[in-house]
Amino acid sequence: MGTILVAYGSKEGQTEKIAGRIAMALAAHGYDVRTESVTDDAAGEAVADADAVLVGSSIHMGAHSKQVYAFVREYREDIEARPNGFFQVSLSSALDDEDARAEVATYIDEFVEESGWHPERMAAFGGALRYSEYGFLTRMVMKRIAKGATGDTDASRDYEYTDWDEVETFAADFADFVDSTAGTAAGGAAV
Ligand SMILES: Cc1cc2nc3c(=O)[nH]c(=O)nc-3n(C[C@H](O)[C@H](O)[C@H](O)COP(=O)(O)O)c2cc1C
Repeated sequence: MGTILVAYGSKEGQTEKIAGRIAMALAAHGYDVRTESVTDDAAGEAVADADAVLVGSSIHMGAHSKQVYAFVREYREDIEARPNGFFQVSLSSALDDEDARAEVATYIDEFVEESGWHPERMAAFGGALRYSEYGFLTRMVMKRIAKGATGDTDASRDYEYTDWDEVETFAADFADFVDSTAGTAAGGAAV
């Protein structure tokens, strides 16, 4: 059926975990899937061989991964020539209030504006608080942020906010989208 590349930028591992779950769902739809960190040269090399591309990035300090920006800038034309999509992972997406929703929308708008890439499919997922991965200072900062956000300030454990059903649904929709472009220009065949 074709190959889909899932390229991700992840600092503490949640975006990588989500990329893995998306890959499993796409594989269940019959696709060959390559999952690569954007920091690995293999991600760039895999774009040309892929029939479709998904890119994922987590948010830190109000911004997407610099490595994801670098990847998208370098391979934008190749990504745009294929069915493509983007997913974003943040704490804000785990919160059910208007300010957080506005923040999530702002992150996406900034990404589109700064990268110049208008992904054909997009999703925003709740991430995780991985206190076990943080150094002393980051743990302090995140405890303070968590106090006003999820309330999960017990740093002796980690917290995961990802809605895995949402992730599965996004992957299934993306697979359907790629199916629907097969044999069209967007799907890579000549017109
Ligand atoms: C230092 C730090 C800064 C963060 N800043 C933000 C932020 O500005 N907005 C937000 O919604 N989430 C923020 N988060 C939450 C992350 O997006 C969340 O932990 C996510 O799961 C990280 O994904 P990763 O494990 O793939 O790097 C921050 C997390 C850390 C550790």
